[in-house]
Amino acid sequence: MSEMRKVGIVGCGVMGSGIAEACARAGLDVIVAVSTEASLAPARRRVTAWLDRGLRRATITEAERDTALARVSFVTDLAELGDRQIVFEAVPESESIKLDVLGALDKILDNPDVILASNTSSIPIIRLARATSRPAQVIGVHFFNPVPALPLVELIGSLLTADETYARAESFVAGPLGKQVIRSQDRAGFVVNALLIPFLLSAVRMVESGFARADVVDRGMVLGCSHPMGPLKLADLIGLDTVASIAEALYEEFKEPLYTPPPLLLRMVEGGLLGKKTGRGFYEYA
Ligand SMILES: CC(=O)CC(=O)SCCNC(=O)CCNC(=O)[C@H](O)C(C)(C)COP(=O)(O)OP(=O)(O)OC[C@H]1O[C@@H](n2cnc3c(N)ncnc32)[C@H](O)[C@@H]1OP(=O)(O)O
Ligand SMILES: NC(=O)C1=CN([C@@H]2O[C@H](COP(=O)(O)OP(=O)(O)OC[C@H]3O[C@@H](n4cnc5c(N)ncnc54)[C@H](OP(=O)(O)O)[C@@H]3O)[C@@H](O)[C@H]2O)C=CC1
Repeated sequence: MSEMRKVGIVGCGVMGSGIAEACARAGLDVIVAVSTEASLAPARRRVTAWLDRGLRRATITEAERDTALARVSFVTDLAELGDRQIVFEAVPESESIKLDVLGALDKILDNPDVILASNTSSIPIIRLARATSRPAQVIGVHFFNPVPALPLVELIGSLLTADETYARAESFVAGPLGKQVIRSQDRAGFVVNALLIPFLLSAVRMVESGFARADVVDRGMVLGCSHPMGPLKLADLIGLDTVASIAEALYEEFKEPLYTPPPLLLRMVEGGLLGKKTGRGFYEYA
């Protein structure tokens, strides 16, 4: 089985851009597919911004930044991913959007061995795999945000994922990308989000009920429990739309009240207050 050097990424928001940066820095050939012409410039800007942060942190030189950026092409036509060996989907946390994208990819990917990797935070992989004619090659490869800073990747195989797909995906993320891997069974939220999301929702409920302000909750967890950031700042970093969608997927699976998205969270999403990516959530961002 040949080494996977041709990477495709669909979606270039918070996560797609981070995955693109990681792959480009690893010396891989990357094509990023976005949905419209208007998305091209922001997509390139996000990948560049990750590389520039690396430059500021001196984890990369200027020349390495330029070489890495030159390895990434941005396209609007999914068909340009036809020759890829591994394709990551990083489109929004919506089952219907992901099913459309995976179904379309299934039709255009030439290579019978191609791996279709979903970065979903919560949707059971088997439901995504069934949108394709190759469920044995579909796997959850769940990166964490910010991708350059966090070493973990959760790998989630469905009941139909081939052992070989698991092994190839693991050697890809642990090899060129240098990530550490935990394996999860295929249930909503996997390991990390099944634990993290109820915590974030509890913090939202504290604010919603008027019990404590967002900055008080966050200071409590940073100074009292040594978390790198408080839960409301973290929810803003993830994206409140994504937090709400993960909560809904968890609730759909387990029907536990602790997973229900609080009305305040839903109203903020409906109002476009999605957190850092839109400039306002529980906090404001310049
Ligand atoms: C929702 C899901 O499905 C799964 C998830 O991802 S859940 C979310 C998981 N993520 C977390 O829990 C993050 C918790 N927070 C942290 O680990 C840290 O606060 C942090 C890594 C985000 C930043 O830590 P820090 O370096 O001490 O802070 P700081 O120096 O202020 O970071 C500044 C910036 O560098 C970025 N950054 C941090 N480390 C970086 C690195 N090694 N390379 C590139 N960028 C980096 C940060 O994103 C931040 O971005 P902005 O410039 O846009 O503000
Ligand atoms: N945010 C986080 O902390 C984490 C998120 N995840 C998961 O990663 C996935 C992506 O999340 P995230 O990056 O945060 O979301 P974002 O909202 O930041 O980005 C999603 C991107 O997908 C693009 N998009 C939408 N539809 C399509 C399409 N049909 N084809 C190509 N691109 C499309 C959107 O841009 P445009 O429409 O302009 O093209 C947008 O930029 C989700 O499944 C999420 O749950 C996983 C780990 C952490």
